[in-house]
Amino acid sequence: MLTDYYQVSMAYIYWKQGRQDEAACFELFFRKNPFNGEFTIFAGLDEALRFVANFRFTDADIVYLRKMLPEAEEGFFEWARHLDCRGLKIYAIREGTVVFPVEPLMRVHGPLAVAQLLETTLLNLVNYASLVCTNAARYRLTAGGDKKLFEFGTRRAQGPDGSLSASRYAYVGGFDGTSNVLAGMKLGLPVDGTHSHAFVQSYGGLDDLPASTTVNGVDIKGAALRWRATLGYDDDRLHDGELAAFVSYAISFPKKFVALVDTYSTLETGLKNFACVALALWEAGFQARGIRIDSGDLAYLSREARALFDGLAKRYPERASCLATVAITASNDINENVLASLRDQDHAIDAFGIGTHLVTCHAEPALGGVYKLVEINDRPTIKLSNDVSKTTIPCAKAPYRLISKNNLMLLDLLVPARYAPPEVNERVLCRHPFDHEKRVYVVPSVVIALHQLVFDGDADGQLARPSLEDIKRRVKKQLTLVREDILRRSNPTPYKVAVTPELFTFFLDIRQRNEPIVELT
Ligand SMILES: Nc1ncnc2c1ncn2[C@@H]1O[C@H](COP(=O)(O)OP(=O)(O)OP(=O)(O)O)[C@@H](O)[C@H]1O
Ligand SMILES: O=P(O)(O)OC[C@H]1O[C@H](OP(=O)(O)OP(=O)(O)O)[C@H](O)[C@@H]1O
Ligand SMILES: O=C(O)c1cccnc1
Ligand SMILES: [Mg+2]
Repeated sequence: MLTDYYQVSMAYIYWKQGRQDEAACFELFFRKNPFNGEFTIFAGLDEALRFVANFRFTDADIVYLRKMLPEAEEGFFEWARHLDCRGLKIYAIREGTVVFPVEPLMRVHGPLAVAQLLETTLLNLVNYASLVCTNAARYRLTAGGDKKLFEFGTRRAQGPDGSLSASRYAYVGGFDGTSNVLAGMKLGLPVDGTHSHAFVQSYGGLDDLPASTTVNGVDIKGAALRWRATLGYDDDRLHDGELAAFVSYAISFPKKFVALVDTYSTLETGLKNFACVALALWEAGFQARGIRIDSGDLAYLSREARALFDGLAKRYPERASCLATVAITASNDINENVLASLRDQDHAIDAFGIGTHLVTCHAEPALGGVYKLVEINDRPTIKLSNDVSKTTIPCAKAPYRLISKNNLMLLDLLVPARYAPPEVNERVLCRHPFDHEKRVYVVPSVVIALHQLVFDGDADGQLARPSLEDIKRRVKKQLTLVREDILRRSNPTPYKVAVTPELFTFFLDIRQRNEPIVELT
């Protein structure tokens, strides 16, 4: 029922005219890579196939459809009640693959009415998944492989479903974990986090601490205050409420003490209070995990933090070595540009917590994936457009990735699905789908068939279910296969998606046959 009304109207007309079982082929593709980039990661396939495998109208759905279509004959609802995805075959590119405009990510063959009814939901499941996965992959490429990336966006996501999808596909795209507890419970994602400013604000002073702050026989409050004196920190400038908050965290979670240090002043009080509590906790036998900085110049403050911790570790090699391994997390409105800028600066950040820009895909809020009819009863179909690049390419098509002898991805070639695939070491002419001038010969050393049969409604339904970890691994591997100039952030090189000469000629011919010649008077 998560669909557009027009799908149901069309299904009714097809049923009424006895056309519901005509053989249709739809293809799902997009026309432009997001984020001014030249690549996209295909995600959402597993969820899409699970939807197809379970597709049916319940009795309650039928009651509503009856109200919605009072003019429809009863037989339609009888038919709809027993509708499922038998007779459907879906070919698709593997989830987690790097993909490009125009190529069919999914090719759905089956009875016209049901294949049409799937459109909206399939697009809903693939578009945002691929968008946020691509966004996350771009953040990962920009941050570098050695930084930890955490998704912190639940509060900013587009509703509850949006937040779960964001956590899931950010993880697949290259994030290490999420703060989203539901994503941990439902999807098994690693969940982690620090604490908020409210936690620090809620402590007015040391009097707010419990009577005992002892861990492993060490009074953490007392030891932290002793460290304050030892290090010569001026009591007046260090915030006691903040110290109380840090002590409270440390005694409740001595194995994973983290502190948000910017509530009052990172340099004047936050870092110093943290150091005192971390040193006190070390006396009790526990290593503090880290700090989070959530405002100000993140590069500068992280450098200052590292310098302070390293300085203390040097000054007290016996008693302060724990500070040398404290992790520094940065957050606060971080996006791809901030990550890139930070990468070019001197900084000491180990981990990034990223919310709003990641989950809302602020830089490009939608992937324009579409689902188009390309064949009906073996007749190729076309949708014309004034913008020739928006014209759909007719025929059921299979994409092949042609690889050079140096193992480089040369281009993706779309071949009518009923034709033989290109052959290794055989020269093949590849044509730009819309531009007569652009042609290239390719002699591939490897030919990868990008499409696989992933759903067979007459056999086992969904044929394989990769785990999220499998898909995440594929994304990582795929990104090592794509040329750096295609992946780069500024002025990336477009990757070629071509068609065979037969398909090019056929496409031109069908365009001309369907397009009326304008008469000027
Ligand atoms: N060294 C840096 N280089 C580039 N961008 C940075 C650097 N440090 C912080 N930023 C980014 O600059 C922006 C600063 O935003 P803003 O001015 O709202 O924060 P703030 O004033 O420091 O903190 P607050 O949230 O307390 O207002 C954020 O997007 C942050 O990620
Ligand atoms: O900045 P984002 O990338 O969205 O990351 C998540 C943000 O959410 C939290 O604070 P929140 O924004 O709720 O409040 P604050 O910025 O006023 O601290 C956190 O402190 C981060 O700043
Ligand atoms: O755990 C955190 O630090 C966190 C989680 C969500 C949003 N901001 C911060
Ligand atoms: Mg914020």
